[in-house]
Amino acid sequence: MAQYTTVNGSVALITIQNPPVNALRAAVREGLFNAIQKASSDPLVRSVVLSGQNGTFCGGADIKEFGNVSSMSGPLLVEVFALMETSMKPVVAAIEGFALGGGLELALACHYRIGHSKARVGLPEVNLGLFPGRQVIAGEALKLGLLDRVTDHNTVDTALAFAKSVEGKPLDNRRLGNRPCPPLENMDAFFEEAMKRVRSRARGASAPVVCVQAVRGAATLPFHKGMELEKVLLGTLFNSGQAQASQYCFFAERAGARWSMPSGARWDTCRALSISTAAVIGLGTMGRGITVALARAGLSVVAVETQEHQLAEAQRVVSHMLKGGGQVSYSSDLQAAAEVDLVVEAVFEDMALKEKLFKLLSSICKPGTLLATNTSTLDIDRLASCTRDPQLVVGMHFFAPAHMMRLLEVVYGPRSSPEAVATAMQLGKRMGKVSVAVGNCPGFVGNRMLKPYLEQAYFLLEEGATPELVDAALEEFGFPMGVFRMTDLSGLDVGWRIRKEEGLTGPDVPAGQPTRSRHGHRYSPLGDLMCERGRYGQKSGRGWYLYDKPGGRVARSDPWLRNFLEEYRVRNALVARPIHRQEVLERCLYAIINEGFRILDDGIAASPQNIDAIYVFGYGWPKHRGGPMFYAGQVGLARVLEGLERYHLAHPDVPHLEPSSLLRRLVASGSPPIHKWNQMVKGHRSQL
Ligand SMILES: CCCCCCC/C=C/C(=O)SCCNC(=O)CCNC(=O)[C@H](O)C(C)(C)COP(=O)(O)OP(=O)(O)OC[C@H]1O[C@@H](n2cnc3c(N)ncnc32)[C@H](O)[C@@H]1OP(=O)(O)O
Repeated sequence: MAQYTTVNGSVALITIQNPPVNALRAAVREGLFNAIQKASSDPLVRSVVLSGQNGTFCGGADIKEFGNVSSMSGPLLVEVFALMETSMKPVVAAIEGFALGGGLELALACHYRIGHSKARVGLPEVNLGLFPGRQVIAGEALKLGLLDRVTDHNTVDTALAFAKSVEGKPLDNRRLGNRPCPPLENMDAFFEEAMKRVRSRARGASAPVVCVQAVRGAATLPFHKGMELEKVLLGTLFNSGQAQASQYCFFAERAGARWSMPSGARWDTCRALSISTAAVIGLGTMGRGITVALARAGLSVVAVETQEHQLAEAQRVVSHMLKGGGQVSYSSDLQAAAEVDLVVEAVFEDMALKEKLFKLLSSICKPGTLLATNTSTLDIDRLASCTRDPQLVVGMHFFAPAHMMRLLEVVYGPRSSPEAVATAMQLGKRMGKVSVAVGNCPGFVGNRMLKPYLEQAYFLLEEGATPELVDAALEEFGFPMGVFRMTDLSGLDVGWRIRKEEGLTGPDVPAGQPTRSRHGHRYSPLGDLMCERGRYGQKSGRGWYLYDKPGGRVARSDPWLRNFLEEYRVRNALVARPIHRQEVLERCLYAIINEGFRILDDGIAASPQNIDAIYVFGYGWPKHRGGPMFYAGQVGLARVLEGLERYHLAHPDVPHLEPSSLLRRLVASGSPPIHKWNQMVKGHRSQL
């Protein structure tokens, strides 16, 4: 766990050994403690170098231990730090790879720190519901005073030579605990301003706010008092629901990589195809972002757009985004895709258009080309059936802006081969995405769950709510944007087009259909009516809110909308009633959760973790709430079930509010913890 050797006669070299990231689990802490003691008591040793195995200093405390603090053994981290800092022999940290969280604290307990120029250091625990904040690379760390020296050479060798050179030198001013924090002018005003800013950005997350309190304590109190305060504050966070949710997200983010298909094919048994060239077809907003994401991942990309003016504009925008990096060529001819390894289709969400395109691509592209569609809802299998090799067709559903959003839904149809899925998943990894493999159904996972969410939001407007009221409740919950601000941003016409495709609105709706009902179920035409009036959201300068100009970003309440809703209610004999924030949250969130349970039961998602990763990384679900499925567990499955039953009773014509059979089965079996839910799924697949 901590290897001990002596080098150059007088330097003890301690190497942390706990792959893959040298996390500080109990055995490592114990090993470090013993090694420092050994170095201190060996009269031949005059200095110490601390390093990590395999080019990795340390990824911090072992997050897997956090769920089970009471059974934790071995010395505490602070005890290891104290032993190191008070050592009478200089201790030099040799930082390669990364020193994060407790790993950086370990380095800070050393008397000197030498970092490789590519090393990253930081305290990212805020992402785990603990404090503090961001990561920096070695050069910046040097400027900040976190490192004493940066090297491009072998870091351990440099540190060994350095340790030798400081043997016998005084250490008092090298101990960080002895160094005063330089005073700031207007300290109080500074921290009050910082607190105000952090609170407004934290969207209900406690860790960033508590972090400011801890930093204030560190800056204003004597060292030991600051440490005491930090211990108390950390205690308030450590066992909080928010910390549990954030730590769950850490593992959910990585769980998608261990994908499986109902056929039994899985991540560790399938080989990905080799991909070095790609074509992106259709250069609207999505196509441009996808081009950038693929080029940044090192692929040579040909970007194809048949409309010349759109092609020229895309070339300008993509070149600007890539800033000279990346290999991209442009063409208005589909033949340019003939020799590529991968095609990503990103044209309009129109089945007939996509079918035609897939047929063409299938005849143009060389055998073995992977054909991917960026559709957000349409049937992958129907597209596959237009091609020569349906096993080489998958969905790669990116999220706007595609070069920035972390999520990639990789959609497999019944005929997609495991190799095709493995290839898309590996590409996702190359692009730095959180990739999740999901089955084929309308909307896949993310948009299938979005549908009941939007539906509830529209129904709430019909019943008396305003977009402002609904959005405020959701933003207070932690979403970066409420549902109406979000649809204004993405464009109301997107959903309108999909509803037309589904025959819910537009010319295909049979004459005489009631305005607020489809197939015997409640339907709200509000979104359609808005689009018929040209209110597409930000792009048209007006949607659920008013913007100063088309493309404007600042949303204002619109008196027109209030009148429009009032007239709509009168026309449809609806009586507005006061709606409470709690009802907004329960109806919107429980509707999402309920669909999540159905998706799990249908085998469309392989685990609740996968669903949660999709919602956190693609739909703005707040990380400190852990994703919809985790949140359901925190609220209590019985309470979610009771809420759905109550709302379904009040709205029997809304099938999305009818509790899913999996939720009922889970509650009947005593609401097991989330990692056991898969055992209750129809045709249960293993939890990997
Ligand atoms: C009990 C009281 C203690 C109180 C102490 C409080 C003070 C200290 C707190 C902390 O130190 S909290 C931890 C802070 N560290 C982090 O937040 C770093 C988290 N890890 C990462 O950011 C990345 O993993 C990485 C270190 C940058 C490496 O990235 P890379 O892409 O190379 O690999 P990954 O796929 O992310 O990880 C590989 C593998 O390792 C697991 N893992 C990573 N970090 C930890 C960790 N700190 N503890 C336990 N496990 C960790 C990760 O889950 C992957 O595992 P698998 O999914 O492959 O099984």
